[in-house]
Amino acid sequence: MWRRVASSLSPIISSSPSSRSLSRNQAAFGLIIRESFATEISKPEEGAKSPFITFVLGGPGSGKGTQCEKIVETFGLTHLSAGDLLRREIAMHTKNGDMILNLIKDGKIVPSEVTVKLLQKELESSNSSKFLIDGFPRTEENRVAFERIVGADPDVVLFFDCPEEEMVTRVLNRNQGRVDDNITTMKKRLKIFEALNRPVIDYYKNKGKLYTINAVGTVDDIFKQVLPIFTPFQEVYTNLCLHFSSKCLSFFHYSDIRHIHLCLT
Ligand SMILES: Nc1ncnc2c1ncn2[C@@H]1O[C@H](COP(=O)(O)OP(=O)(O)O)[C@@H](O)[C@H]1O
Ligand SMILES: O=c1ccn([C@@H]2O[C@H](COP(=O)(O)OP(=O)(O)O)[C@@H](O)[C@H]2O)c(=O)[nH]1
Ligand SMILES: [Mg+2]
Repeated sequence: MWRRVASSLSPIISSSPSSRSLSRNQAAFGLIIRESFATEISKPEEGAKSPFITFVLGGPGSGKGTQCEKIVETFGLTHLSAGDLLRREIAMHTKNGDMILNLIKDGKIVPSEVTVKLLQKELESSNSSKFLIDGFPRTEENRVAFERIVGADPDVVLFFDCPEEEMVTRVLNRNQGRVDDNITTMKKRLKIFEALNRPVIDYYKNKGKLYTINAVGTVDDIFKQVLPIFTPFQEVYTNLCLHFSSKCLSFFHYSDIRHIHLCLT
């Protein structure tokens, strides 16, 4: 289990710039270490993994899965689609398979415990340290259950903002043989999205972790909005690689970027 501080720091590229003063630790490496390094950060337990987590939110058909593929190609994050994990349970006829199928057909949300346990298993069995969790959390209850069971918070939350008519058109043309890609289920899903997922989006907006992306346009145009969100994390990591000896570098983990809270000068 990970021990992530609940009030974790805002991302490096936070939309609301920190008012904290920059620290004395002016780095010879062209890096600045913020005051918070010394004062606010709890170290993860020794040996505990502390992954870099991105939640990917948006209505059905807003393009979450499509953009996740591009993020994976460019930044190498590990993609975990909550919907795919649930569909795998159906395909494998597990004990929850029938229940999940009925809920998905009806556009309803699978009990948090089931989805979170599936995600937890993937996260903990992976060698990766950076994840895209696609289509989760769908509800406030999902969000709280993830925090409680997995013990981790997202670093970044993407929200693909798309008009309903566009989402309907895309879903009805998706052609993946999904039981929920029909107009009846889609109407229910849109209602559930507004009622249950909006509060989650608002929660992360208030936390300063939300990046809203206009999801209308070509796949490449939309990805152009996504790129600058992840680039700073990659740049900082590359700089660490360039400037620290290999001995020191073994100390760093991709997610240490958040803990160290560096930014480029
Ligand atoms: N920018 C876009 N413009 C048009 N169609 C798109 C775009 N992005 C994705 N699609 C298509 O819309 C459908 C839904 O996309 P998908 O990535 O599965 O969305 P989500 O995971 O949010 O439900 C897919 O058939 C996909 O190919
Ligand atoms: O955390 C989740 C993710 C998905 N689902 C169920 O799985 C369906 C399909 O989800 P997916 O993310 O695959 O759909 P998308 O938004 O990509 O169309 C949803 O409508 C829900 O019924 C769920 O219950 N909890
Ligand atoms: Mg999807």
